Amino acid sequence: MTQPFGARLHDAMRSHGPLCAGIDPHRGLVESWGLTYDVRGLERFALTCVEAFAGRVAAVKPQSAFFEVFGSRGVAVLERVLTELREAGTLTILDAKRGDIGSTMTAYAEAYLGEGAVAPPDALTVSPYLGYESLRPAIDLADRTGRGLFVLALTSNPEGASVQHATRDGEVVAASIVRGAAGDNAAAHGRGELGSVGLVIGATVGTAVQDLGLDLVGAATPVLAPGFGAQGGTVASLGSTFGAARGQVLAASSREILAAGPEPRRLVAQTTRVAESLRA
Ligand SMILES: O=C(O)c1cc(=O)[nH]c(=O)n1[C@@H]1O[C@H](COP(=O)(O)O)[C@@H](O)[C@H]1O
Repeated sequence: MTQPFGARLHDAMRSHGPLCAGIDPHRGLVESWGLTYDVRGLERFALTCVEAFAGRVAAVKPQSAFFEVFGSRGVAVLERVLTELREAGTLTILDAKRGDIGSTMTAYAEAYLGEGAVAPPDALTVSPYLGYESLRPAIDLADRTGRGLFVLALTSNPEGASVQHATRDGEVVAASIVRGAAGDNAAAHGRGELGSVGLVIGATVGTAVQDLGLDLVGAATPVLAPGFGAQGGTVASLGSTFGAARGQVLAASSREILAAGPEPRRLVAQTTRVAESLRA
Protein backbone atom coordinates (compact mmCIF):
# COMPACT_ATOMS: atom_id res chain seq x y z
CA MET A 1 0.00 0.00 0.00
CA THR A 2 1.56 3.27 -1.09
CA GLN A 3 0.12 5.87 1.29
CA PRO A 4 -1.34 5.70 4.80
CA PHE A 5 -5.13 5.80 5.10
CA GLY A 6 -5.25 9.40 6.41
CA ALA A 7 -3.45 10.71 3.32
CA ARG A 8 -5.59 8.64 0.97
CA LEU A 9 -8.78 9.87 2.66
CA HIS A 10 -7.59 13.48 2.44
CA ASP A 11 -7.05 13.09 -1.33
CA ALA A 12 -10.42 11.39 -1.83
CA MET A 13 -12.24 14.14 0.10
CA ARG A 14 -10.52 16.77 -2.03
CA SER A 15 -11.45 15.00 -5.28
CA HIS A 16 -15.04 14.05 -4.50
CA GLY A 17 -16.17 16.23 -1.58
CA PRO A 18 -16.49 15.00 2.02
CA LEU A 19 -19.33 12.48 1.62
CA CYS A 20 -19.35 8.89 2.82
CA ALA A 21 -22.32 7.02 1.35
CA GLY A 22 -23.63 4.25 3.59
CA ILE A 23 -24.87 0.87 2.43
CA ASP A 24 -27.46 -0.11 5.06
CA PRO A 25 -29.70 -2.77 3.51
CA HIS A 26 -32.25 -3.09 6.27
CA ARG A 27 -35.56 -4.82 5.66
CA GLY A 28 -37.66 -1.69 5.15
CA LEU A 29 -35.30 -0.21 2.56
CA VAL A 30 -34.77 -3.47 0.66
CA GLU A 31 -38.53 -4.01 0.42
CA SER A 32 -39.12 -0.36 -0.55
CA TRP A 33 -36.91 -1.07 -3.59
CA GLY A 34 -39.36 -3.83 -4.60
CA LEU A 35 -36.83 -6.55 -3.66
CA THR A 36 -37.41 -9.60 -1.50
CA TYR A 37 -35.66 -9.50 1.87
CA ASP A 38 -33.36 -12.47 1.26
CA VAL A 39 -29.77 -12.99 0.04
CA ARG A 40 -30.73 -12.34 -3.57
CA GLY A 41 -32.46 -9.07 -2.64
CA LEU A 42 -29.48 -8.12 -0.46
CA GLU A 43 -27.06 -8.77 -3.31
CA ARG A 44 -29.10 -6.80 -5.82
CA PHE A 45 -29.46 -3.88 -3.39
CA ALA A 46 -25.77 -3.80 -2.42
CA LEU A 47 -24.41 -4.12 -5.96
CA THR A 48 -26.75 -1.37 -7.21
CA CYS A 49 -25.24 0.84 -4.48
CA VAL A 50 -21.70 -0.10 -5.53
CA GLU A 51 -22.47 0.87 -9.11
CA ALA A 52 -24.02 4.21 -8.07
CA PHE A 53 -21.35 5.18 -5.51
CA ALA A 54 -18.07 3.98 -7.08
CA GLY A 55 -16.03 6.93 -8.28
CA ARG A 56 -18.59 9.49 -7.07
CA VAL A 57 -17.95 9.80 -3.33
CA ALA A 58 -14.90 9.97 -1.07
CA ALA A 59 -15.81 6.72 0.71
CA VAL A 60 -18.49 4.07 1.05
CA LYS A 61 -19.50 2.57 4.41
CA PRO A 62 -21.26 -0.79 4.38
CA GLN A 63 -22.87 -1.66 7.72
CA SER A 64 -21.80 -5.23 8.54
CA ALA A 65 -24.87 -6.19 10.60
CA PHE A 66 -27.20 -5.99 7.63
CA PHE A 67 -25.06 -8.57 5.79
CA GLU A 68 -24.39 -10.79 8.84
CA VAL A 69 -28.17 -11.26 9.20
CA PHE A 70 -27.99 -13.65 6.24
CA GLY A 71 -25.10 -15.73 7.62
CA SER A 72 -22.13 -16.77 5.51
CA ARG A 73 -23.92 -16.00 2.24
CA GLY A 74 -24.60 -12.45 3.42
CA VAL A 75 -20.96 -12.05 4.47
CA ALA A 76 -19.94 -13.26 0.98
CA VAL A 77 -22.01 -10.40 -0.48
CA LEU A 78 -20.24 -7.96 1.86
CA GLU A 79 -16.86 -9.29 0.71
CA ARG A 80 -17.90 -8.77 -2.91
CA VAL A 81 -18.99 -5.19 -2.14
CA LEU A 82 -15.63 -4.42 -0.51
CA THR A 83 -13.66 -6.05 -3.33
CA GLU A 84 -15.56 -4.32 -6.14
CA LEU A 85 -15.20 -0.92 -4.51
CA ARG A 86 -11.47 -1.48 -4.02
CA GLU A 87 -11.12 -2.44 -7.68
CA ALA A 88 -13.02 0.75 -8.62
CA GLY A 89 -10.58 2.82 -6.53
CA THR A 90 -13.20 3.98 -4.00
CA LEU A 91 -12.29 3.92 -0.29
CA THR A 92 -14.31 1.66 2.00
CA ILE A 93 -15.04 2.00 5.72
CA LEU A 94 -16.48 -1.17 7.18
CA ASP A 95 -18.91 -0.30 9.96
CA ALA A 96 -18.59 -3.24 12.35
CA LYS A 97 -17.82 -1.33 15.60
CA ARG A 98 -15.47 -4.05 16.84
CA GLY A 99 -13.87 -3.86 20.28
CA ASP A 100 -12.55 -6.58 22.63
CA ILE A 101 -9.66 -7.57 24.86
CA GLY A 102 -6.09 -8.61 23.95
CA SER A 103 -6.01 -11.80 21.89
CA THR A 104 -9.59 -11.37 20.62
CA MET A 105 -8.88 -7.82 19.46
CA THR A 106 -5.79 -9.15 17.69
CA ALA A 107 -7.97 -11.65 15.80
CA TYR A 108 -10.50 -8.97 14.82
CA ALA A 109 -7.61 -6.80 13.64
CA GLU A 110 -6.19 -9.62 11.50
CA ALA A 111 -9.64 -10.39 10.09
CA TYR A 112 -10.21 -6.85 8.82
CA LEU A 113 -6.86 -5.06 8.68
CA GLY A 114 -4.19 -7.75 8.24
CA GLU A 115 -2.15 -8.61 5.15
CA GLY A 116 -4.04 -11.89 4.88
CA ALA A 117 -7.54 -10.45 5.38
CA VAL A 118 -10.01 -11.95 2.88
CA ALA A 119 -11.65 -8.70 1.75
CA PRO A 120 -10.12 -5.89 3.81
CA PRO A 121 -11.78 -2.48 3.92
CA ASP A 122 -9.59 0.64 3.91
CA ALA A 123 -10.80 1.42 7.44
CA LEU A 124 -12.86 -0.15 10.22
CA THR A 125 -15.09 1.36 12.92
CA VAL A 126 -14.05 0.26 16.42
CA SER A 127 -15.40 0.77 19.94
CA PRO A 128 -12.97 2.01 22.63
CA TYR A 129 -15.34 1.35 25.51
CA LEU A 130 -13.22 -1.52 26.80
CA GLY A 131 -10.54 1.19 27.14
CA TYR A 132 -8.72 3.03 24.32
CA GLU A 133 -5.59 0.89 24.81
CA SER A 134 -7.63 -2.30 24.26
CA LEU A 135 -7.60 -1.24 20.58
CA ARG A 136 -3.77 -1.32 20.44
CA PRO A 137 -3.54 -4.52 18.29
CA ALA A 138 -5.80 -2.91 15.67
CA ILE A 139 -4.04 0.48 15.84
CA ASP A 140 -0.61 -1.11 15.36
CA LEU A 141 -1.71 -3.48 12.58
CA ALA A 142 -3.56 -0.73 10.69
CA ASP A 143 -0.40 1.37 10.89
CA ARG A 144 1.66 -1.47 9.36
CA THR A 145 -0.80 -2.21 6.54
CA GLY A 146 -1.68 1.41 5.66
CA ARG A 147 -5.27 1.02 6.82
CA GLY A 148 -7.32 3.20 9.13
CA LEU A 149 -9.66 3.12 12.11
CA PHE A 150 -12.62 5.22 13.18
CA VAL A 151 -12.89 5.11 16.97
CA LEU A 152 -16.29 5.88 18.49
CA ALA A 153 -16.01 9.13 20.47
CA LEU A 154 -19.40 10.88 20.54
CA THR A 155 -22.05 8.73 18.91
CA SER A 156 -25.25 10.04 17.38
CA ASN A 157 -27.64 8.06 19.62
CA PRO A 158 -29.07 9.82 22.69
CA GLU A 159 -27.92 7.04 25.07
CA GLY A 160 -24.24 7.61 24.19
CA ALA A 161 -23.83 10.66 26.42
CA SER A 162 -24.32 8.61 29.62
CA VAL A 163 -20.92 6.98 28.98
CA GLN A 164 -19.14 9.38 26.65
CA HIS A 165 -19.79 12.60 28.63
CA ALA A 166 -18.92 10.99 31.98
CA THR A 167 -15.85 12.20 33.85
CA ARG A 168 -13.07 10.11 35.39
CA ASP A 169 -10.08 11.55 37.23
CA GLY A 170 -11.17 15.01 36.03
CA GLU A 171 -11.20 14.08 32.33
CA VAL A 172 -14.28 13.58 30.18
CA VAL A 173 -14.32 10.06 28.67
CA ALA A 174 -14.71 11.36 25.08
CA ALA A 175 -11.76 13.73 25.67
CA SER A 176 -9.63 10.77 26.74
CA ILE A 177 -10.48 9.05 23.43
CA VAL A 178 -9.45 12.19 21.51
CA ARG A 179 -6.22 12.29 23.53
CA GLY A 180 -5.50 8.66 22.63
CA ALA A 181 -6.07 9.30 18.92
CA ALA A 182 -3.94 12.46 19.07
CA GLY A 183 -1.03 10.41 20.44
CA ASP A 184 -1.34 7.89 17.61
CA ASN A 185 -1.61 10.63 14.98
CA ALA A 186 1.28 12.72 16.33
CA ALA A 187 3.74 11.82 13.55
CA ALA A 188 1.22 12.66 10.80
CA HIS A 189 0.31 15.88 12.63
CA GLY A 190 3.98 16.80 12.67
CA ARG A 191 4.04 16.45 8.87
CA GLY A 192 0.92 18.63 8.61
CA GLU A 193 -1.16 15.63 7.47
CA LEU A 194 -4.31 13.87 8.69
CA GLY A 195 -3.58 10.78 10.75
CA SER A 196 -5.05 7.32 10.18
CA VAL A 197 -6.78 7.01 13.56
CA GLY A 198 -10.08 8.76 13.01
CA LEU A 199 -12.98 9.42 15.36
CA VAL A 200 -16.70 8.89 15.01
CA ILE A 201 -18.60 11.99 16.14
CA GLY A 202 -22.25 12.18 15.20
CA ALA A 203 -23.43 15.06 13.02
CA THR A 204 -26.21 15.45 15.57
CA VAL A 205 -24.16 16.14 18.71
CA GLY A 206 -24.88 19.89 18.68
CA THR A 207 -22.39 21.88 20.74
CA ALA A 208 -20.82 18.89 22.52
CA VAL A 209 -17.44 19.20 20.75
CA GLN A 210 -17.02 22.76 22.08
CA ASP A 211 -18.73 22.09 25.42
CA LEU A 212 -16.39 19.18 26.17
CA GLY A 213 -13.34 21.07 24.84
CA LEU A 214 -12.35 18.43 22.25
CA ASP A 215 -9.33 19.61 20.22
CA LEU A 216 -9.88 17.79 16.92
CA VAL A 217 -7.48 19.99 14.94
CA GLY A 218 -4.67 19.25 17.37
CA ALA A 219 -5.49 15.53 17.21
CA ALA A 220 -5.22 15.50 13.37
CA THR A 221 -8.04 12.99 13.27
CA PRO A 222 -10.30 12.37 10.32
CA VAL A 223 -13.85 12.59 11.70
CA LEU A 224 -16.62 10.32 10.47
CA ALA A 225 -19.89 12.15 11.13
CA PRO A 226 -22.88 9.84 10.76
CA GLY A 227 -26.33 11.29 11.24
CA PHE A 228 -26.06 13.59 8.25
CA GLY A 229 -29.41 13.60 6.45
CA ALA A 230 -31.99 11.21 7.91
CA GLN A 231 -30.98 11.81 11.56
CA GLY A 232 -31.12 15.60 11.14
CA GLY A 233 -27.50 16.69 10.48
CA THR A 234 -27.20 19.45 7.85
CA VAL A 235 -24.40 21.31 6.07
CA ALA A 236 -25.03 24.24 8.46
CA SER A 237 -24.94 22.04 11.56
CA LEU A 238 -21.64 20.47 10.45
CA GLY A 239 -20.16 23.98 10.41
CA SER A 240 -21.43 24.91 13.86
CA THR A 241 -20.66 21.51 15.41
CA PHE A 242 -17.10 21.12 14.12
CA GLY A 243 -15.93 24.73 13.65
CA ALA A 244 -12.23 24.88 12.74
CA ALA A 245 -12.14 21.08 12.30
CA ARG A 246 -14.81 21.11 9.55
CA GLY A 247 -12.20 20.31 6.88
CA GLN A 248 -11.43 17.00 8.65
CA VAL A 249 -15.05 15.87 8.61
CA LEU A 250 -16.40 13.14 6.37
CA ALA A 251 -20.20 13.30 6.58
CA ALA A 252 -21.90 9.89 6.45
CA SER A 253 -25.37 9.45 5.09
CA SER A 254 -27.28 6.26 4.40
CA ARG A 255 -31.09 6.45 4.31
CA GLU A 256 -31.29 9.94 2.78
CA ILE A 257 -29.39 8.66 -0.26
CA LEU A 258 -30.68 5.08 -0.38
CA ALA A 259 -34.33 6.21 -0.35
CA ALA A 260 -33.77 7.47 -3.93
CA GLY A 261 -33.38 3.87 -5.25
CA PRO A 262 -33.94 1.43 -6.81
CA GLU A 263 -33.68 3.27 -10.15
CA PRO A 264 -29.88 3.59 -10.66
CA ARG A 265 -30.22 6.96 -12.41
CA ARG A 266 -32.11 8.47 -9.47
CA LEU A 267 -29.69 6.96 -6.95
CA VAL A 268 -26.75 8.48 -8.84
CA ALA A 269 -28.52 11.86 -9.05
CA GLN A 270 -29.23 11.89 -5.30
CA THR A 271 -25.64 10.84 -4.47
CA THR A 272 -24.28 13.62 -6.67
CA ARG A 273 -26.68 16.17 -5.18
CA VAL A 274 -25.68 15.35 -1.59
CA ALA A 275 -21.96 15.26 -2.49
CA GLU A 276 -22.25 18.66 -4.19
CA SER A 277 -24.06 20.19 -1.20
CA LEU A 278 -21.18 19.14 1.04
CA ARG A 279 -18.47 20.25 -1.36
CA ALA A 280 -20.02 23.71 -1.56
O1 LIG B 1 -20.34 4.28 13.28
C1 LIG B 1 -21.31 4.68 12.63
O2 LIG B 1 -21.28 4.71 11.41
C2 LIG B 1 -22.45 5.26 13.37
C3 LIG B 1 -22.14 5.88 14.56
C4 LIG B 1 -23.11 6.69 15.18
O3 LIG B 1 -22.84 7.34 16.18
N1 LIG B 1 -24.36 6.78 14.63
C5 LIG B 1 -24.70 6.11 13.47
O4 LIG B 1 -25.84 6.28 13.01
N2 LIG B 1 -23.77 5.29 12.86
C6 LIG B 1 -24.13 4.52 11.65
O5 LIG B 1 -24.40 5.40 10.58
C7 LIG B 1 -25.50 4.91 9.80
C8 LIG B 1 -26.60 5.97 9.84
O6 LIG B 1 -27.49 5.83 8.80
P1 LIG B 1 -28.58 6.94 8.42
O7 LIG B 1 -29.14 7.48 9.69
O8 LIG B 1 -29.57 6.17 7.62
O9 LIG B 1 -27.87 7.99 7.60
C9 LIG B 1 -25.88 3.57 10.39
O10 LIG B 1 -25.16 2.54 9.69
C10 LIG B 1 -25.37 3.64 11.82
O11 LIG B 1 -24.99 2.39 12.34
